[in-house]
Amino acid sequence: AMFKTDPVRPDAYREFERPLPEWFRGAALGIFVHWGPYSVPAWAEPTGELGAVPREEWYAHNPYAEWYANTMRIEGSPAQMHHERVHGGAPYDDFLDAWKAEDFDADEVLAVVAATGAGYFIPTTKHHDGVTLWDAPGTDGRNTVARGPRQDLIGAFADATRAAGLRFGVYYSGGLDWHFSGLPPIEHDDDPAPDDLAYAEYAHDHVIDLIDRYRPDILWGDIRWPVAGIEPGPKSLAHAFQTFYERVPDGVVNDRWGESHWDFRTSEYVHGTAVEVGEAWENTRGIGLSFGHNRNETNEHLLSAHEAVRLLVDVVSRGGNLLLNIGLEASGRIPELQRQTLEGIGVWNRHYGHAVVGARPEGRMPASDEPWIRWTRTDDAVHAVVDQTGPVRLPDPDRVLDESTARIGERHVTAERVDGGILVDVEDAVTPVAISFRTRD
Ligand SMILES: C[C@@H]1N[C@H](CNC(=O)c2cc3ccccc3o2)[C@@H](O)[C@H](O)[C@@H]1O
Repeated sequence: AMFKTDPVRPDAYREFERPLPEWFRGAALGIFVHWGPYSVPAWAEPTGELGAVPREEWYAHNPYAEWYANTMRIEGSPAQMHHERVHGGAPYDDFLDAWKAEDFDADEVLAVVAATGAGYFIPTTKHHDGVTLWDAPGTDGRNTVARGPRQDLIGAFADATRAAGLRFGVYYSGGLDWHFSGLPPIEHDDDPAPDDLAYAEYAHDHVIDLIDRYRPDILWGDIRWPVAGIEPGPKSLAHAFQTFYERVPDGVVNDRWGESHWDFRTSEYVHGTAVEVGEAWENTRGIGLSFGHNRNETNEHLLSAHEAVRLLVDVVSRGGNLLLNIGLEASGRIPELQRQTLEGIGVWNRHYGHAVVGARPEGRMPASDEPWIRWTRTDDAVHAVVDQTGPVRLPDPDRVLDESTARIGERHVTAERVDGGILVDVEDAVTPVAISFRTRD
């Protein structure tokens, strides 16, 4: 199947196993950017979240606007009708030339990203349409240096990310490349994907080039890796991983490189129980229903800052990171509705980031979500994040807390033990609220 099955770790890849670097485990939040020729039409049906849409509807009514090149080719799809009506059925590559990135300033994007409190930033370098955002080998000018933006967008992002003090990752679509493969549009989960050696070596050379030029801290592969590239060989995936870890010893790779190797697992929108165990996992989603900018999305489709913060706290309380995506406009601007959510996350992290950055699970999951509460632990403190104000009764934590040390942010608050719990009076706070206690080991 095209989508990831549970990857196994063949012996040939065992040499790459290593402890998860603390910089990734403790990061809590990463920011993704999907940006490409698909950002020009920026059009999809806001059908619903991955996991909530029946699979038989998904492809012809794909809410992922970055899938436009596929959706527009499906006979009778609303995207095809839209493409005919608005773009006169023009070739998809016209969007590459129409993509000007006229307002793009990598430092401005990274200022918004850094203000969220994120620890890492990952732009798409090649999505499924095969267009590369740097002058990648073998692309014969079908890239953003030769056409459209006429700029090495990955280089600009890499420099701005380092200048902002964040770790830098690269997203690379290994499993799909609709231009290279020339296959008919995908309409079912198990439709074919490029698997031959020619494509595997082409993709290998891209990953090597990204490593050599941008020294990314994260290799974020997508879908899977072409089967022919998993086998040993001079341009095998193992060679690419070897090169990566040589150049970036504390680098990490995700789990979408086929049956090979991973440092951390991933889930997408839907929380994957098999994936979200321990502390080496990441949940990714758009701020809305799409990764690429979709002009049809309105407030109702987007996570508010409050909802995004609850998602972040929930994921961190269970040991993972949240990789939240921005769909940049073709101009290079952050869509206003998405910017509001990002700014709200930053406000919250300035108040309570100490409860999520560098935090671990506290070792319990609440029985229910009424009232909503999530526990995290940092070196010498335990944090109870609640989403209410007024008198709050925390269920009695297994860990011995010194309730006399209760704090909300910098402010000391009174907390008293009542039958089987701790009563805290939460006043006028930014909700959700992190109530922090010193631990008394
Ligand atoms: C970040 C998004 N990834 C999509 C491909 N998704 C997957 O390969 C996938 C989906 C998924 C769900 C649960 C666990 C693993 C999973 O892997 C890809 O199709 C989207 O356009 C977007 O780039």
